[in-house]
Amino acid sequence: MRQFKTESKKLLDLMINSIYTNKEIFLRELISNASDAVDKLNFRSLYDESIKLDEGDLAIRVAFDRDARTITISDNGIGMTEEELERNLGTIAHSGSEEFKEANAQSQGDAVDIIGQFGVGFYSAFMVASKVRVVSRAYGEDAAHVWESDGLEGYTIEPGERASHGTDVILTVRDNEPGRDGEEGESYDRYLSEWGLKDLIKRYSNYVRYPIQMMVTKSRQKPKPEDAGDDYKPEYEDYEELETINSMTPIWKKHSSDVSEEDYNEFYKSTFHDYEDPARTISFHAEGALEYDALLFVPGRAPFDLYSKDYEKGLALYSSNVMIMEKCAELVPDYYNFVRGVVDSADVSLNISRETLQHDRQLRAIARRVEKKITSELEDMRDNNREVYEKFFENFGRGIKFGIYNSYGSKASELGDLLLFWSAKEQKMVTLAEYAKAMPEGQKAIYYAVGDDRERLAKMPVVTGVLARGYDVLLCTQDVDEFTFQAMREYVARDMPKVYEDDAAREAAQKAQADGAEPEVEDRRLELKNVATGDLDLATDDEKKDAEEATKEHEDLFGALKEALGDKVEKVAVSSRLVNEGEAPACITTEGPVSLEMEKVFKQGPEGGMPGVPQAQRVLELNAKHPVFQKLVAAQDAGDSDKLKLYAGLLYDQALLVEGMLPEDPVAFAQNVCELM
Ligand SMILES: Nc1ncnc2c1ncn2[C@@H]1O[C@H](COP(=O)(O)OP(=O)(O)OP(=O)(O)O)[C@@H](O)[C@H]1O
Repeated sequence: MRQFKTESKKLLDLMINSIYTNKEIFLRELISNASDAVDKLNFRSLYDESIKLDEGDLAIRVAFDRDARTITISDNGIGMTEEELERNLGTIAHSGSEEFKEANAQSQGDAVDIIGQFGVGFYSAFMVASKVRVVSRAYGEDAAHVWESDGLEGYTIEPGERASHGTDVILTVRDNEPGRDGEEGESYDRYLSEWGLKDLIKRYSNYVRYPIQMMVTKSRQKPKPEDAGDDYKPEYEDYEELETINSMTPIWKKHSSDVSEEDYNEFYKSTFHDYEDPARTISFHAEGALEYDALLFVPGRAPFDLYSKDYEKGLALYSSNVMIMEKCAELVPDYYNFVRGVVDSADVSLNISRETLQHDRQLRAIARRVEKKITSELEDMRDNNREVYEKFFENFGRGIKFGIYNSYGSKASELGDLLLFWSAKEQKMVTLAEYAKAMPEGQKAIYYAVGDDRERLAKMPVVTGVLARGYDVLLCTQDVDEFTFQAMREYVARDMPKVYEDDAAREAAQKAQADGAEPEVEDRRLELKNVATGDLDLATDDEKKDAEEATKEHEDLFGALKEALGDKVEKVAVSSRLVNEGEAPACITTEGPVSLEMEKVFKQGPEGGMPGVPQAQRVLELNAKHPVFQKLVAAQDAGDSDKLKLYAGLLYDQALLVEGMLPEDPVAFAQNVCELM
């Protein structure tokens, strides 16, 4: 007996002891494998002329034997060689076993999660079967092989017989389990019935493109005997007939009004191995110069490997009913990599290869339309189904931000309005347009703050200072946020109330409005500003004057503080952000393109420790109205340079702490605090 690989064994344990309520999905998984196998053969026949297939013969059969307690799923697809049986059914073939181990550890054996994440396919058979036998003959081979296992320790592979290419999967269905402790038992008998199997096929596999056939028992009236008397009662007899159970028309070819939401959801879940319904289903059909059908889904949750390098984006590409490619990456841009679905177009050449894909004009045109459609559907979701959209954004927003960043901002006008950020004022997620609409008159920029914790950000002096002036601040906690804003540089807010330069124009407009004219609107360019960098230009004329005077008056003091802090700061200056006695005594801001948060991201990056990593140019800003400032002035006046040095270090370190960074020398900081006490 051959042993299962460790990870496979774990998965099998999960399957066998599964309390997964959806055990019935085993059939859809096996049928989907059968359909894939037929697809593969069909596709191979396109370029291998020696393969002669009659499309009409391609089918999947389901049969059962109540007495022997077996269900058989057969296909006449590509089949498997001995090696393939070993490789495909002895290990978790499709998903890296490392990832499985990780997910298994994290979910601590939660079957639902594992099954959902991995779409465990073939192994799901063991949820209902005590033994699984696979008889397979690969196309072009003379010999067949039999793989068999009870799903516990291992499996055997032996020579076997099969009339032609294809695979039979034969399940020995478990005995019914009685309920225990008031819990309901498990009835497996229902899978050993015509109606039970038909129901499962219709529910889960209705749109499989190949006929799923089953022998069904039907009843018909016997012919009336010629000598029947007047009191003849019609007699009936049972007979058997091979029936195609599924509808077969690909679901994407149907009009959305003819398909129920449930059917779409089932199709999505079975095809893309998700256990949650999609957040959005997008079905569209193009006619004219370029014809195609597309059925796209926005998943309800992010797949576990979305941000790993192994994640493969792409839509399934069909042409004339043949699947050409399972994941055609060229059909979706990276920032919509989460979209799953199918594009079917007879206009795409069947012989398209990976190399020619990118240059295929038809395909590029379809991709452009697909992208536009996704964008407009997301916009619709944002406007009409906000709750769902916010969940969507939580799942996939990061990718969209990367889209803007990676395009150096050239995608900003298309994607910018899909972004959501946390508004400190509104205490909820807002779009940039909503931010702009809520701005008080006179606000010229969109303000944001970056850090890793929303609550901490909300308390930062640089944030509270802007909020105190009545301006909202977007609190951003993703590493990509600031890079995205920098790539965007500005946001163009549409339909903003027009600002009139001169009084005469304003008065004329007011008069026109009083006479019933619509208020005039205009597009406004709003700079995106980090509240902790550069000059925010928020100070009033009086405040500016005060700051200038304080700067002049205490020139020596600032010089001495700068000297005390050395290279840590670029300069020490009077703050135009902190202008009230009640505000913080000091804060650290930056000048130039690199902010403190960006510096952090760079440091954590691959070149983090190397020389030349971009550094933030720090400025220690002092609140000239704060009592602490008077202490500094006093120390300076008294010529107490030791004290001044101590104060400078402390102010700098505590400002760092407030901004979520550790003082460069925590021990010195602690000592300084003690000395002060
Ligand atoms: N009926 C079949 N005919 C030919 N090959 C099969 C058949 N069933 C399974 N296989 C092979 O076994 C492999 C493993 O099947 P399994 O259902 O576990 O995973 P999968 O189909 O690759 O992944 P998923 O089910 O998540 O899409 C398949 O990839 C396929 O190569």
